[in-house]
Amino acid sequence: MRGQNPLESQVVESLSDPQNQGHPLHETLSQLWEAHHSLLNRIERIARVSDGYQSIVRDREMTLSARFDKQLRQLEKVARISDRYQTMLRDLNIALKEASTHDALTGIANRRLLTERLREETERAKRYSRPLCVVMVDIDRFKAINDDYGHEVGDNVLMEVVRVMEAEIREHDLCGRWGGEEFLLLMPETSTESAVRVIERLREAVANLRVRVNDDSLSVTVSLGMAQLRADENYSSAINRADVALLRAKRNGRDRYELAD
Ligand SMILES: Nc1nc2c(ncn2[C@@H]2O[C@H](COP(=O)(O)OP(=O)(O)OP(=O)(O)O)[C@@H](O)[C@H]2O)c(=O)[nH]1
Repeated sequence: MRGQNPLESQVVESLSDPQNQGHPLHETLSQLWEAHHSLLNRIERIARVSDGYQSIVRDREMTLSARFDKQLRQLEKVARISDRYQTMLRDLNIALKEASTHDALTGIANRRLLTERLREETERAKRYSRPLCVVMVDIDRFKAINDDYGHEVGDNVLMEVVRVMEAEIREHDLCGRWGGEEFLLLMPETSTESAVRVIERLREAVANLRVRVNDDSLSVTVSLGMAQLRADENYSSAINRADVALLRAKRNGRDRYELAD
């Protein structure tokens, strides 16, 4: 309810004063007062409507900005999910590639990757007339290790032998699992003399290895057969010659290397 200003109070007082009841202007003033009142009421109504409208607009604006914020948050969430999904896919791809090119037990290159590298290195060796040596490595009497100590110990021996071989080869050589307890060493840009030095060192390192089995330890040896790629042969032929040399190393007493013809 609005309060009255001094002029309004004075008009109300004059109109209610009994002395003014018969005054000729009483009726006119009374009508003017009512007109003034109704005008004030109308203005107040308009103000109320305008206030209400403004608050509706304000509410709507707030709702719009709230809606905008919500959609922004949803978009951010979708972007985060998409990022995570892409990272997952990338990791999965890397894992798949790793699984398809590496041996699950030892983590070194598998036969597939070895074959790929063999193809590339053979081509390079021929194109630039560079020497390339391939070496077949086989753990001696490995069946007996499995039979005597169990498959798990056998697996352990495989991993330990790989660790030693990896430590002995040079950075640009590649050691991979050809199958079972047989490994292939690829030595690009390596003459027979240099390769012999590496494989002799490697043989010795494996022979010095001790694999712990409970309170005991066991030792293993490897036999090796090496071939240098000839200008007129493909890699399969070089590998066959390395294999024949390996068989000779086995026949000649194991724990040794033999060179292919
Ligand atoms: N623990 C284990 N054994 C394996 C694995 N792959 C192959 N082998 C075993 O390796 C043994 C290979 O034995 P053979 O080929 O007879 O040769 P060897 O006993 O090593 O004898 P030589 O090669 O003549 O010195 C077999 O008993 C296979 O079962 C493997 O991943 N883990």
